[in-house]
Amino acid sequence: MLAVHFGAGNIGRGFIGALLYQSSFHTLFVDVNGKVIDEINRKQKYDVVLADEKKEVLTVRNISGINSMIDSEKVVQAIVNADLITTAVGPNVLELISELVARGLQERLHKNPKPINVIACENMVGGSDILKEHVYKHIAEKDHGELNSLVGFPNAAVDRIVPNQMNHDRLEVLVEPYFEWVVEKTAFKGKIPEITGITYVDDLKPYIERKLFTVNTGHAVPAYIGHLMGYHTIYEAMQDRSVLEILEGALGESGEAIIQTYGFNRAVHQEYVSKIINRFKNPHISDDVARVSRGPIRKLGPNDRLIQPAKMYWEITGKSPIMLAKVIAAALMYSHEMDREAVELQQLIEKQGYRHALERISGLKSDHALVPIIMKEMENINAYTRG
Ligand SMILES: NC(=O)C1=CN([C@@H]2O[C@H](COP(=O)(O)OP(=O)(O)OC[C@H]3O[C@@H](n4cnc5c(N)ncnc54)[C@H](O)[C@@H]3O)[C@@H](O)[C@H]2O)C=CC1
Ligand SMILES: O=P(O)(O)OC[C@H]1O[C@](O)(CO)[C@@H](O)[C@@H]1O
Repeated sequence: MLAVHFGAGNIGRGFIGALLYQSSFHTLFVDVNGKVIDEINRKQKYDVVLADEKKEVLTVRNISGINSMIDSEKVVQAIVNADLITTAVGPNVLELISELVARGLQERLHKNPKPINVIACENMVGGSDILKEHVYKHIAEKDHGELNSLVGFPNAAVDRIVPNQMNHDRLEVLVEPYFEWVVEKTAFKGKIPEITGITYVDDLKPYIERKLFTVNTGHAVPAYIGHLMGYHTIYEAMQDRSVLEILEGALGESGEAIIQTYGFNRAVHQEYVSKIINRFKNPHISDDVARVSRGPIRKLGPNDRLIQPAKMYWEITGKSPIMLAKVIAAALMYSHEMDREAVELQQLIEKQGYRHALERISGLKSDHALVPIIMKEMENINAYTRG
């Protein structure tokens, strides 16, 4: 069984690649990072280390790599012969890989017209649907019908904290022991692959929203509030009582929205939240505040982890999501010279001010009730700045 996986980064190697190996796939990593690809082809294996006291190691084998910057034709041929396609490249990169995926799928229609599935493993709602939209833009219209009958794009939710790596070995990955990979069953074409660790569900929406609006909303708290307070790692920020108060408050608000929208059991949800808060406190992981804060424009987007649960909470309860508003305010203040979106965000704020920048990025109309609530927290948030 051949899996073509786009993105040999932290999640690609530390999560998806590991489970594919355990499920007897050969994983062909496609990446633009030539050094990582060369190393994959040289060593043909890498270690995944669990971040706990025992530091258990899984050696992932049965791998190879293609640098898509120089060998795109090889990627096309790999897609022709593949049994599965997966991605973990980042939401904004899906559009960039779509042309190559389309070339491969189009060629496959002629040479190997068998069903195949493409699973985008990104932190977003409807990631595979979005990749599909981009892919179809590059496919001749006459082939849309056939492609649609043979190629499935099941959406997925992936959850495992994999921090930036600081290992001597370029391929080794330190990952948290916990993981969850939930995939939409109904969108598959042909046989559903047997992959260790995947949970197949009929309707992914409750799972992806529960995950994004709990794990990722929660993680954004020690990230953005922590950055404001001068902390460099999530672990450091999690030791601060005021960070924890905002975290618990924000997850209380997003939790209420999720419970009331999807009917999750309140006690079970509270357990889910407690487990996540403990994952953020893992002393065996050193996770940069800058990694978790990366891409603030994406994270302040209309459907992402901050604005969407705040809107849901407001609409469902009629109450102000004060804690989420604090995190949104801190995200708007996030500046980091190495983060392209953070630079763009601060330039926009300099030109148009916080209120206009918020409206533009979040899609909130100027008369939306959340706008003044967030603006008020912009004033209050300075109290959290240390020193
Ligand atoms: N790191 C984590 O804890 C988690 C990350 N995710 C999601 O997984 C996705 C990947 O995140 P990470 O692995 O952390 O990022 P990463 O930056 O470690 O990996 C992304 C990889 O994609 C590659 N890439 C960039 N452009 C490409 C292109 N045009 N073609 C092929 N490869 C390309 C990069 O070179 C890099 O190796 C993101 O959507 C993220 O939100 C989801 C759950 C956990
Ligand atoms: O990967 P993103 O969407 O940039 O956001 C970082 C977040 O995603 C994760 O990498 C994994 O869920 C978390 O560690 C963090 O909440």
